[in-house]
Amino acid sequence: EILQDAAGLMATEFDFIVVGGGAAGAVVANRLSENSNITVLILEAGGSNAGVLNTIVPFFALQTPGPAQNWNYTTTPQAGLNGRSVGYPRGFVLGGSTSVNGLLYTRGSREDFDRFAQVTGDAGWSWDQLIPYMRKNERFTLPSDNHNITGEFDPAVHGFDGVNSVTLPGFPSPPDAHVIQATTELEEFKFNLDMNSGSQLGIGWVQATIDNGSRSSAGVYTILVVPRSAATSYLNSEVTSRPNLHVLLNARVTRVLQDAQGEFRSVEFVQGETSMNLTATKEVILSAGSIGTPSVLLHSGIGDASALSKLGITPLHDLPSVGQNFSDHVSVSLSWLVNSTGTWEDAERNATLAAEQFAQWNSTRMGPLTDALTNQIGWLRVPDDSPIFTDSVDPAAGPNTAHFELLVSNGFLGPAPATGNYVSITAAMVCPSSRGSVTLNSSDPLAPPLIDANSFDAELDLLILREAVRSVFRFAAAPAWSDYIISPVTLNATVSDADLEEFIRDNGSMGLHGVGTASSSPKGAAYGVVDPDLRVKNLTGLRVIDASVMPFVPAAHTQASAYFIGERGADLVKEAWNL
Ligand SMILES: Cc1cc2nc3c(=O)[nH]c(=O)nc-3n(C[C@H](O)[C@H](O)[C@H](O)COP(=O)(O)OP(=O)(O)OC[C@H]3O[C@@H](n4cnc5c(N)ncnc54)[C@H](O)[C@@H]3O)c2cc1C
Repeated sequence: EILQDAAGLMATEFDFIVVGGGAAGAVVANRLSENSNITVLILEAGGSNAGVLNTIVPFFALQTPGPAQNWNYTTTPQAGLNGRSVGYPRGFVLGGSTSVNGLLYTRGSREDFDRFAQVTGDAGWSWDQLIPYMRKNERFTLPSDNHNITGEFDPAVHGFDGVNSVTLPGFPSPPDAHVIQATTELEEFKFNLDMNSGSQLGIGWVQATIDNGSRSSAGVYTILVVPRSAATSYLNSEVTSRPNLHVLLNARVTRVLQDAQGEFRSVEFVQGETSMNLTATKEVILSAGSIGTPSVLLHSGIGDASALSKLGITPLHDLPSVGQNFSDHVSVSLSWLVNSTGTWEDAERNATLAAEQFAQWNSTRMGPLTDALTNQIGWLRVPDDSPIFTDSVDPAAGPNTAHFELLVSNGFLGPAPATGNYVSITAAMVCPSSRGSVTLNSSDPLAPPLIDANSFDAELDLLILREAVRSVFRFAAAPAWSDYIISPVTLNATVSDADLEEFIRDNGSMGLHGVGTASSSPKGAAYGVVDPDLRVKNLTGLRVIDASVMPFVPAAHTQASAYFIGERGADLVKEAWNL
């Protein structure tokens, strides 16, 4: 059942309490409650995603999530971004950030996961051993326009009977042909049939969590017209009608509480003005995400003991890595004036056309609103002999893993100029060496934490993004674009390195793929927050299962990895309790 009010809960004890109903939390609750003898409660701070249009129409993902579904964080002033504080949205809604994200579904490279396995000493996190979980997560479907997708993906590497729908773009956009043509012209930008095969390098068609033209999230299933495939999601009505699964919305966990035995099996949460406690007889599982999870741990007295004492929080378990090791990507976008119509600007400037596009989506799930911000993306490397690497080791997970990403968009990103049609190419640095933190500046558990991405603390990150923009210039100069691109709007390719670096510092924004704040490390290590089986180090009763456990951010948008962590995490719990 899904409850709005704690008064409806028929019990005060559950086998498992899952804090947060986002990507990983929804998976864990679904898988654990497959066993009808096990009771599971999700406490989710936000409300339901059911019927919330902005969380359903893929194209609306281009806008910042609405305030009602967003934790609305901003970072601390970032020295590397010329002192700017930048937005850090997180989903405050069932499905978590999967209900508000950009829908792109990218697994990362084989080497990303093999590094995860290597640095934690647990082969279970390697690419090969995660493949069954990738398949359990994925239900590859046809795009909404039913076009022939041969040559746009490799069916051999996908799951077709998992839970989340993953598909290819469902509406052709004017840049498509130019991007694909450019991959045949320039050696640097080779076509990759399927970037989710483990070999990610190259440019290819994007895959996204869309089902018949609507968002496929970890939350409840919200398709409003009859879907063509089996409608599934981790918290669809079939799952939430299990008598042993309870989902309480608007329930914000403030602390995990220690019992007389020193175990952490109870949670304190607030709903409206009321504070309540509930107990898990087996485990509390924190799935509150890379910002929420360290916040709850720190308020519970689990973290750096001296920092907690200074704030007036009684330290109960000294674990200095909590909230540290925060890693994220950084991106900038460039735009060009193009010789085309059919770009986003047409509908932005014409309310009648926008209404027609919405009506088309609403009645048929077809048309331009069925896709989000890009139809093609690329994963690329700065050449190994580049002078930027003279004093550094390669920060990527391996030689077949990207340093940066390119995304091609069919319009101006942000408010468009009054006239003209545009194409944008976003460059993102995806192998950060900088490490930031999520810390507290108040003992009030309802106060927002301090999110310090520490962007460009390592200069190499800035240099990689600079080289990524240089690569964007080369891509935009491919013959394939010559009859399409008219002139640069943002920057000219002749810009000096110094001016380009300044542009990046002035305009860079966060990738919103933050990880690492409850990082896993080998069992017995003096650093890290969780063991490779995701139990909080040297504690009983408490586990973390979400994106925060990743020691490195993969060269990927992170929802896929959060789902895999949820799937494997659920199996680790089942194993531990013989379920
Ligand atoms: C705007 C945006 C765009 C993005 N675009 C993409 C993209 O295109 N592709 C991609 O792969 N990834 C994208 N991401 C990232 C991706 O969505 C996340 O990496 C992924 O959802 C993380 O999963 P998670 O389970 O760790 O956390 P989340 O999915 O964020 O779930 C955490 C849940 O915990 C809840 N919670 C937090 N604190 C508490 C508390 N104290 N009590 C109770 N509940 C709590 C939250 O409300 C939320 O529901 C984007 C993220 C954002 C915000």
